Amino acid sequence: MDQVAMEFLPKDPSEEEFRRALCNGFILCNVLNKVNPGAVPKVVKASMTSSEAAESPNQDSENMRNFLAAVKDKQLLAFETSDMEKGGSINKVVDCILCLKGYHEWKKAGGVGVWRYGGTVKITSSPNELPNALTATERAADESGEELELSKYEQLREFIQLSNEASIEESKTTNALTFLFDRFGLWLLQAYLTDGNMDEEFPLNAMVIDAFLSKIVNDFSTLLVSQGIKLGLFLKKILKADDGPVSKSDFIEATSDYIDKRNNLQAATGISKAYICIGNNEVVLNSVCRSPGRVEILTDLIQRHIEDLKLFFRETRLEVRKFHSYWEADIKRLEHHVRDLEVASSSYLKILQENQMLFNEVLDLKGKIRIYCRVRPILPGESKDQSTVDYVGENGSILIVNSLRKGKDSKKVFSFDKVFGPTVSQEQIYTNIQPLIRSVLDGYNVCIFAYGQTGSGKTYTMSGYDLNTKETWGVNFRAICDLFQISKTREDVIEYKVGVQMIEIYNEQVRDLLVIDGSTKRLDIYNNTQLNGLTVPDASWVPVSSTQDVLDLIRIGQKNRIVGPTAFNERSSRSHSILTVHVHGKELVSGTIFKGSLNLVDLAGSERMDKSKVQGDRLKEAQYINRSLSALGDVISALAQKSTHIPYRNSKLTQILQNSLGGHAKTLMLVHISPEPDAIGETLSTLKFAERVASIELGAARSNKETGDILELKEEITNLKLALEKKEAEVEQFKARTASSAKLRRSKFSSALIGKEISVKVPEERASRLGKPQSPTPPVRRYLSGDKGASTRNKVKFDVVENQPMSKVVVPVKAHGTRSLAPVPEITSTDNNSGVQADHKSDESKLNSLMHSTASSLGKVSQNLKKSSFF
Ligand SMILES: Nc1ncnc2c1ncn2[C@@H]1O[C@H](COP(=O)(O)OP(=O)(O)OP(=O)(O)O)[C@@H](O)[C@H]1O
Repeated sequence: MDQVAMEFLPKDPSEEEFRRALCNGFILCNVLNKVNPGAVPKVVKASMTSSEAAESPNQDSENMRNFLAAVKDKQLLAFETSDMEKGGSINKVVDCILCLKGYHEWKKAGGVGVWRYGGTVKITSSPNELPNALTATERAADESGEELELSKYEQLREFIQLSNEASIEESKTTNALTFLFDRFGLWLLQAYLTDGNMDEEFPLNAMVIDAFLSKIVNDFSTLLVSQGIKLGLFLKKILKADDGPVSKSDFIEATSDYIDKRNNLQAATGISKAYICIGNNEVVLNSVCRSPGRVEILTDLIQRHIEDLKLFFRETRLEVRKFHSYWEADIKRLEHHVRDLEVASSSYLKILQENQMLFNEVLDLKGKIRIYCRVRPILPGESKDQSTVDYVGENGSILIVNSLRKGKDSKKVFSFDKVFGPTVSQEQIYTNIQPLIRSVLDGYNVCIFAYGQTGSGKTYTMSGYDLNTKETWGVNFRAICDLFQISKTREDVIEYKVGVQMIEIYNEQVRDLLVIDGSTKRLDIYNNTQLNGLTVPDASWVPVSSTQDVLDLIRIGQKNRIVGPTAFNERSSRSHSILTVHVHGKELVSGTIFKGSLNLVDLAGSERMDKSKVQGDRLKEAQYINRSLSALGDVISALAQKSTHIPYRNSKLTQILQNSLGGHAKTLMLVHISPEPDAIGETLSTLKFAERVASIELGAARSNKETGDILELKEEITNLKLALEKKEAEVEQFKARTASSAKLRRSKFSSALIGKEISVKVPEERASRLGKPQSPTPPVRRYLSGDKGASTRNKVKFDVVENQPMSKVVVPVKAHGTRSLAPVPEITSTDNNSGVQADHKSDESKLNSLMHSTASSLGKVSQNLKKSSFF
């Protein structure tokens, strides 16, 4: 409290002194706030002494104005500012203050019932409400100008002084309490932490400290309220004692006694505060309170306070322990619960995985071709506003919008195993097909083929965009690296060999893509459906043993692939490319052998010739592409309808894919579509084709996993079959060669006879005609049929087919009659025919030895097979 505020009413104030003390409004505002907290929200500190204020009363008139406004607002008796000036009606001021006092007492007493001021019933109010109909007080005495009694002034002065002090004391107490609580908390913590390992017993956390402090605050608030009530009662007693007003000296004594007690309490609080801070009672006692009489009281108070605090601390500690044990039990319950949940969630996960596995097994058992659809993003230069793909669902559905149609027909939903939107990355695509690819290492044949219109992103998915950028690596590269790396991790258990072939079908010719000398040899396809042999055995088979090998191979393959510009794609693939990874694995302990193969097919894009505006070579390529794709469509339709005849042999593509489409392979079709509105026709036909493919059931996929012996035998069979196939082909070639050489020999033989005479046996009835020199040749030709002919010098003797009486005739041979359909007879006597005969003999012996070696190989195999219990 500053000096101005401390300046107060003298002991026996004159009217002038009274006015001067109150005229700045500061005291009045404080008193009103005490009686009715918050009535004057803003009290301006007095800036001058009361004597200065009296000289210039307007200086602090803000407080006075606020006070009068608040008093009027509360409908209490008020006065005018001019009443505070010299010559003003000070009685009104006094009246106002007495009214305030009366109202205060009434309120302190509970505020129930009626409140009287000056003997007149003024108001009836509920306990918490202000009087709402306060009329003017009875002012007879005031108006008569009768002098105020001294005792009345005294009471007023004391009331004002006490109220003011109480307000100051309260704010001091609040500050001290705040400080005390802060320090107390700290002390408690220090004591707690130093006294016997409490950090282990006591779970210190913000919540505990908060709870503890709020309890203390509550207790002290209660104490404070009771102090306030005590003061109120005390004032009431001294100001309005039933046995008449107390004397001035009694009142002052009682008040000073009370203030003493308050001060003691205050000092005790201060001391305990200091005690807590410093821990030295004596020093503080001496410094704070020098009066020896008070020291005992204060020490006593402090002791009691400390005892209380100790008790409180012990109770708190017990309570905390209790809570601690509750919490421990709770935590244990929660731990159990969490463990139960963990178990439940892991078994849920297991069930989900099992479901997924079962679902895949069902698919595998049915031999369903899986269909994944990928939507190409809109490319720079294409309109971003219109995309034919309206919605891509999580569950494998895709909604296509056809702006050329209206109403219901403009939208169509397709459903596949998975649909990847335009933002799906290369890595995500691979992750989704990885399990399928990895099954190659367990001996499965897997085929993944990319299908779609030209420019829809097939090559992007399969080959990737740029081999130097990891994010854009395609399925081919990722798959080989993956297989190769997994095979490395299993090398302690299984010995794997991974090899790669890369071919393309360009204009119905199979070409090797892994050649480095630029050769373009045509390769043959072998139909080896029973085992996982090489379908194109003559194509380069390159073993890979490092990621770098894979990278180099893919680079060579991509370089050799034939590409060209079309209206839809600057670098359109003009061929179907097939990358085949062969995996051969042998379990080191059991000797079991796996043979898996992975066919990664990037089909050439289907295109509408009218739209693609191609000509010349491009047109020819497009025709071949479309023809082979339509052959693929025919195979798919036949498979879907479970036809007995599947037209695999109609194209090289279907021949190569035969094992994957109709065998026991796991097959995945990656359908690609472009979002361009221009391509809506192709998009719809692609998706419809994919739906048809999805309906095919091929039967369960089988793993090529055998124990060593059986697999070796099977391999032998396969090799022999291959050899047999080759030999059959050789026999065919030999036959063709023989036929042409026979023709040649016949012509040689016939030319050798021209101009000579031959003796032939003919039916008698003909002999006469034949004997005629004019028409010998045509009938002779008819009867040249056997191979039992014998020849003499310049004469050839033939047996006649029909069993008739024969006669010999000698006929001359003319040039135009030398054609013969019969096998060539031996002409031993003719010198210039001996070479022909030798050729013939050597061909025959070759054929015989070929047949013999094949038969003996087959015999060996069948013996081996008989030995094996498997057959
Ligand atoms: N997912 C994708 N993200 C970014 N660009 C892509 C994507 N798919 C395709 N493209 C781009 O689209 C263009 C055509 O793609 P791509 O050559 O792979 O099509 P395609 O179906 O193989 O065509 P074609 O059948 O004519 O060979 C290329 O420029 C390619 O980079």
